[in-house]
Amino acid sequence: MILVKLGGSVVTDKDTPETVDEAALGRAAQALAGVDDDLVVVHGGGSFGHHFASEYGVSRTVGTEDYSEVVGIHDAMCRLNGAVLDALHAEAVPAVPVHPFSAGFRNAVADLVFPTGQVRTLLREGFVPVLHGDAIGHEGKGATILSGDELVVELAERLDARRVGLCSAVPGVYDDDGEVVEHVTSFADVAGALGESESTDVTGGMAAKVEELLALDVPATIFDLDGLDAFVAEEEVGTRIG
Ligand SMILES: Nc1ncnc2c1ncn2[C@@H]1O[C@H](COP(=O)(O)OP(=O)(O)OP(=O)(O)O)[C@@H](O)[C@H]1O
Ligand SMILES: C=C(C)CCOP(=O)(O)O
Repeated sequence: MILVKLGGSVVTDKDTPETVDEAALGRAAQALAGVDDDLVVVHGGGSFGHHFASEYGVSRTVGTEDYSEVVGIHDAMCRLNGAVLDALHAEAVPAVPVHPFSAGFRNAVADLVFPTGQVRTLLREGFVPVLHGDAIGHEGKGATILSGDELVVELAERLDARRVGLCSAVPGVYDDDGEVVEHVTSFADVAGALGESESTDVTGGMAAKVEELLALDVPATIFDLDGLDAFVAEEEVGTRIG
């Protein structure tokens, strides 16, 4: 199984609320139509989820008990999910939605509990499940944000992904001189250069991404939209993490 995350910074205009970058999303869908294996797609929040989460002051650790805020974040993510599904359908990819808010939760020690039988079954039945960052019920905190990157780590491990790719707005992880690093094996290697996202992002940008991916057993690759075809063709591209 191949797991690909489409960064919110790729498929949306992250600086204009609720704006899909149709051209970029179309290109991504076209590239994904070339995957010759089981495929799971996860997408990030971009100018949909992050816009609302930031307005309400909700993050992965700060929750909200206000139902209208939870629904506001979740609905925005469902709207973006609909756009991603439409783009994949236009390329004849049998994409179906899986909304994490209705599938999992965080327990009292903030661990993610996310049953994967639903995704596994959809894969076996020949579908391409499309998940996304979301609001998620959190014991003792109302609801917090689940990032697409956390989902990638969880699904890659539990579903035994063969390859994991993160398509982001940058061609890979930059070092202090702005050069793309080929291979990151420890957080310390690049900690100095790692920062948050330049746009509204409540889940920590590149630093959080690298930290989470390093915990994965299977190596993950970070690349940009220009690199997605190469990743699908199983060529070396961007930065390998782990
Ligand atoms: N050393 C670095 N190398 C590469 N990008 C970096 C670095 N430090 C900070 N960044 C920022 O991290 C951003 C990527 O993280 P971001 O969370 O925005 O990506 P995404 O996953 O595509 O979006 P989303 O979280 O909406 O899904 C880059 O656009 C860049 O601005
Ligand atoms: C902000 C929300 C709702 C999702 C965040 O997911 P990410 O963009 O993958 O970090």
